[in-house]
Amino acid sequence: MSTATATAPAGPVAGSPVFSVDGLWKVFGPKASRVPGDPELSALDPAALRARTGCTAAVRDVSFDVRKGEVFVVMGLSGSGKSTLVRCLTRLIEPTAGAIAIDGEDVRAMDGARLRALRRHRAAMVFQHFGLLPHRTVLDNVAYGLEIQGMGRARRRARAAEVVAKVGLEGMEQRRPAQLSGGQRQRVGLARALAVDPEVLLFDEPFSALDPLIRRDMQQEVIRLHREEGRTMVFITHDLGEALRLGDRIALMRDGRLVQLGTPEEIVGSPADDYVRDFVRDVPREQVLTVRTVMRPASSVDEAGSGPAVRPDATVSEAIEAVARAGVPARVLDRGRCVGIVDSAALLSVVAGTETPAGPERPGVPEPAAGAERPEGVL
Ligand SMILES: Nc1ncnc2c1ncn2[C@@H]1O[C@H](COP(=O)(O)OP(=O)(O)OP(=O)(O)O)[C@@H](O)[C@H]1O
Repeated sequence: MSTATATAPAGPVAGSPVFSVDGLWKVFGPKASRVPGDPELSALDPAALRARTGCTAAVRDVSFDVRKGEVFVVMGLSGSGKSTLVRCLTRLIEPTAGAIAIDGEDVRAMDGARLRALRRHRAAMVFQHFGLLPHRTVLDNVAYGLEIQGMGRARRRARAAEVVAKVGLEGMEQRRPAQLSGGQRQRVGLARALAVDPEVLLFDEPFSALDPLIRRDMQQEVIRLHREEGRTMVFITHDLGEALRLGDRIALMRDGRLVQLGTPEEIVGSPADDYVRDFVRDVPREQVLTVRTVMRPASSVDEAGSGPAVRPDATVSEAIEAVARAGVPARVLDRGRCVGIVDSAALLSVVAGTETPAGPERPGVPEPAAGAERPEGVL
């Protein structure tokens, strides 16, 4: 589950933004630029806007940050604007209005050379169809981006060999794309993007053409690479399961708008509206929600000092296992301190979908419980 990714980031310090997007619009069609600034036009729903102006607002007034070291998933149904949004980040599609910055630098002000450098070195895109060069070997395909960068042959082949091994294609260096399975081709595409060592990897539904088992395999690969390197990733998918597995945070799009941005737990535990609620209806909640959602303050010093221990970010299903085995409520320990208690009734309420979130805030925001300030040994 993605919570594991969220809690064990390697590499760069999570938190500061890589991309900052503010009030972004992309409108396709005649005189598109008049739409964002016109309150009347920008308020129209997609069908009405199309009828009135012939324009499609693929991205509508979207703002968010992609933080360093996170897997940021853009999810939504077909046509919701995911690809357009992510292509706007490096201006593969020109935005109509709004601001985009990478590490504080204004992307919309970049000239051609700066933009090419952005796409080659800083934010590499991995597409669904990788566009591998059919007459080149695996090694030379992977080295391609380095070649464009002007790196010498020996160095780029050495670097490519390293990355080929990293994605599990050792021994296949001399094959051509036609001699590989679909999953192996995806790995070559991934290796090619990784070879240039970009700050951010942008994935546009890279696994949607793969059969489910290979797709799982590739998702594991992405999680592994992310854990090992802590590289920032923006990942488009229309598959909720994939979003929940991979995402530290998920941006859910509908008709060009960002309807909710949150951790998998926030999206599943506190859907922003009926649309999101519907979207997540069939998710096994106990595998996504953590014990923070349902813990309560310890009722006594005794209770805070006994029972099995679980982490605040343990899933409800992990806690169910611990509570079932011990036969008593579990203590939620955060760095050795008891921050709450979860009992079987609370855990089962998550499975039943009837839980009341802990604390006055929404779930996912830990509320210190009774005994929170006491070190474990002092309880
Ligand atoms: N070049 C274009 N000209 C006109 N409309 C476009 C263009 N590109 C995309 N659109 C429209 O913009 C909207 C968003 O498209 P986009 O491809 O970003 O959606 P998506 O969520 O990535 O969909 P999918 O999952 O099917 O790839 C759609 O209504 C699409 O028809």
